Amino acid sequence: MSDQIKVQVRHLTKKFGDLLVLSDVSFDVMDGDLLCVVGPTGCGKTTFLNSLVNIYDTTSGEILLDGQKVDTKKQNIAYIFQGNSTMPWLTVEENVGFGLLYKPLSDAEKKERTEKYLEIVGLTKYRKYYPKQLSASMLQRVSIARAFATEPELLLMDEPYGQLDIELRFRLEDELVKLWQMTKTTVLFITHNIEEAVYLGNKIMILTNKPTTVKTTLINELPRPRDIADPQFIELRNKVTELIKWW
Ligand SMILES: Nc1ncnc2c1ncn2[C@@H]1O[C@H](COP(=O)(O)OP(=O)(O)OP(=O)(O)O)[C@@H](O)[C@H]1O
Repeated sequence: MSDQIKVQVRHLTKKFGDLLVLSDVSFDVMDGDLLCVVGPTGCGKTTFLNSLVNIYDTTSGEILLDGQKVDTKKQNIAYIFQGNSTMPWLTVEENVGFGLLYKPLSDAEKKERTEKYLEIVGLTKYRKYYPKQLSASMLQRVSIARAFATEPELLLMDEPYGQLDIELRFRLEDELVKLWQMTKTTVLFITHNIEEAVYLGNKIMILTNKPTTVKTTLINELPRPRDIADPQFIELRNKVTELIKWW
């Protein structure tokens, strides 16, 4: 983490017709943060990410990446969401290398990068497999390797492990922490799962119910690897749970 601001969200408001979803939301994401975002169901977490990458127009306000208006053609932003986003007609290694196809890298560099991330996520020996031959967790690993292989300035993750069983989720969470520590990528991770937010984040941002604003952001300095049974872990988890309650 550094003291440089990576993402600036300023007075962001998003309406769908008469429905006010995001209401004058402002916050900063610092370079190298692994910021977990939690909030009540339907408060606009996905809407926020979609606004960030210009899938949605904002009603008012702005989002800046490195001080510039977000331009996904110029800035390297990776987005991983729930479910399978692999390309079924490509092998595992072709999927992992896909984001590098049009990067100004030599073939040798592309190959080396692909190898590196295949190895980190433990898929080297499945490199020639096609997505239909893989389990759900392996598919998510392909997506993660593909995203990290592009060495993005910003990685957006929207409930990426929501459909996985608990053991696989734990393994992928550890992998994400490893990759984040290694690459120092700024990660914005959206989750419903409070335990996951406390396990992963160096910061946890809690959103209110609609119309949504930022309730608070907690700094999470629990040592890693984190232990979900540790009393301090449980204390922080309970604190986030209390803060998230809107009833
Ligand atoms: N394209 C759209 N058109 C109209 N309304 C939308 C659209 N996308 C989202 N909404 C509404 O905006 C609100 C926020 O939705 P969003 O999916 O961003 O919330 P979320 O916090 O990600 O939800 P969840 O907790 O279920 O993942 C919801 O009330 C949803 O119905």
